[in-house]
Amino acid sequence: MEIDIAVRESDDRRLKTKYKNAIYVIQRAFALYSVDEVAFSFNGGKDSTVLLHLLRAGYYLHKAEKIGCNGDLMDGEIAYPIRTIYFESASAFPEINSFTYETAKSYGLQMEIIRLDFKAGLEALLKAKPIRAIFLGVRIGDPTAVGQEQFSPSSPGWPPFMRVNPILDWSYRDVWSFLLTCKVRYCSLYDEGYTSIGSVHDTVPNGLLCIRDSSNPEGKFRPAYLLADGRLERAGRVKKNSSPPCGQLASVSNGLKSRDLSWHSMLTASIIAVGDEILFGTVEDKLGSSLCRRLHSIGWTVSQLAVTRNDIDSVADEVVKRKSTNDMVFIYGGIGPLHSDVTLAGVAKAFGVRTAPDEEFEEYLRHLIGEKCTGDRNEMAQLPEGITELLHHEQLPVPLIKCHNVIILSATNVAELDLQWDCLLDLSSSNGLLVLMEPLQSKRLCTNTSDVEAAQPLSKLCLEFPDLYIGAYRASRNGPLIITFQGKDQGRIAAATAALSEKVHTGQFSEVD
Ligand SMILES: Cc1cc2nc3c(=O)[nH]c(=O)nc-3n(C[C@H](O)[C@H](O)[C@H](O)COP(=O)(O)O)c2cc1C
Ligand SMILES: Nc1ncnc2c1ncn2[C@@H]1O[C@H](COP(=O)(O)OP(=O)(O)OP(=O)(O)O)[C@@H](O)[C@H]1O
Ligand SMILES: [Mg+2]
Repeated sequence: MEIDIAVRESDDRRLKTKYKNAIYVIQRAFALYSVDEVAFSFNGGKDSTVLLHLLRAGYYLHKAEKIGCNGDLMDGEIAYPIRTIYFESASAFPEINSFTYETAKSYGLQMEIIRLDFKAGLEALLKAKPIRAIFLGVRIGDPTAVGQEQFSPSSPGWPPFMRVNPILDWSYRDVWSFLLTCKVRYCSLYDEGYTSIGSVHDTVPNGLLCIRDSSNPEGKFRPAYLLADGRLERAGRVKKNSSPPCGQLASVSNGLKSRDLSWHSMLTASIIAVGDEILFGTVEDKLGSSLCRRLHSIGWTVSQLAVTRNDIDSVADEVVKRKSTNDMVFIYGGIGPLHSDVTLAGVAKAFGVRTAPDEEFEEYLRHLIGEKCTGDRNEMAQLPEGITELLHHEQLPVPLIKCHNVIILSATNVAELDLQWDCLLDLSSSNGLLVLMEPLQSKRLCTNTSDVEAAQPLSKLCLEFPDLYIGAYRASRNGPLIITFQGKDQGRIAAATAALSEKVHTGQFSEVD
């Protein structure tokens, strides 16, 4: 079966685990209900496309097991009989509608088109058919997932049936890993920057995927699978006239600050070092400055470099402060099995979730440290539940951990950080984890001009070049003044340095490497 083979042959262990668990839920449903009693609610969206293929694989494996042929059946030997329901609406995107119909045709789905609202449609359906369970592509994070489990009876007031949610615990990136690994077709709108699709009245492409440059003055969109932060999947769910998709994002419902997130704007990161010893002054933090340089080299701005104690509440407070005002937060220190290693618990607390054993991570650790675990479960494998993504790279013995927009680095020195950073960049080229911006250009001038003489011209220069960062510092109180210029455009930096030497006639300026 092509889906099962594609996942089995992939080296994405997280995907394999998610797939295995989803297939388990599907097989449980097939054990509980007969084929006539189940239906699949399909609407051409990415989540329901994932579910379609999982159901095909699940049904195939269920059948093959029953027949006892160890999965050696040809795909065509098993007809897929699951009833498929589509609530067709006049306000659906035509691309979604045609994709739904074409998919039904390609896979021989028995489609039932319902042109009523969900509740009335389900009432009519259940009256006419013996349906007891309906498969849905609902995922945690969807507004409708609140309070749901993999098997959840329909809500009070709704006709009685079991909602079966095999991909409830899948993340945005799991969905794309599956669709891309299995090389299955998905609706073309996802290649045009749509990341979650409602109706034509409330859905626009996701502004975070907008590219606007001289060759695309109107703005063009990158594909949905390149969205780095799955939390922002629904950022395109806005009223069409209230928010231009490419440029200012008027509001992002999940609490990110309102601000310009266009392609040209800066992406900001915050860095948190966890370590009592740094605060005692006995250990020097070298990772922070190294990470700042690396972020600058990919055009990101670092808004803060904080040091916090090895204490769950201190870590949680710092993460809470930083996660909503930065595109990405990097945290290191306090990772491991020791009493002071509380960083993951702090991150979990910041997101209001508990930590729970992560089977996949545990397996990596077992490869690395054998069975030397503490307690009956390896405490290092306790990760924030439901929000953890493991970032695998062949050069890393253990994957890095990402919780929404917080990346947890396990590096303890600069060499380890270099390796982890290179792996992050490598992963970013395929999955858009970190958006690589044009590197920031910088120039430093050294001058013997006094502070008093330089102060006013520099203030004026800042007003004339608001697109540049212009700063100044001294290495010693009586030594030369160093003036720093930083920005995206080398030409603007050259213009600013020329303007400065015109304003300060008395001083000599020389460039510092
Ligand atoms: C097959 C199916 C079953 C549903 N069952 C329920 C339910 O039991 N309770 C409920 O409140 N909504 C139910 N809904 C409605 C959804 O929760 C949700 O309102 C709908 O998917 C609209 O989402 P949207 O507003 O993002 O388009 C169901 C929808 C479908 C398609
Ligand atoms: N019009 C519909 N007809 C049939 N099923 C639907 C319809 N709308 C929603 N559903 C069901 O609800 C699930 C969740 O819908 P949701 O819009 O969150 O996901 P999606 O459409 O699959 O993907 P996306 O998040 O990209 O829009 C779908 O996967 C599908 O099972
Ligand atoms: Mg949808």
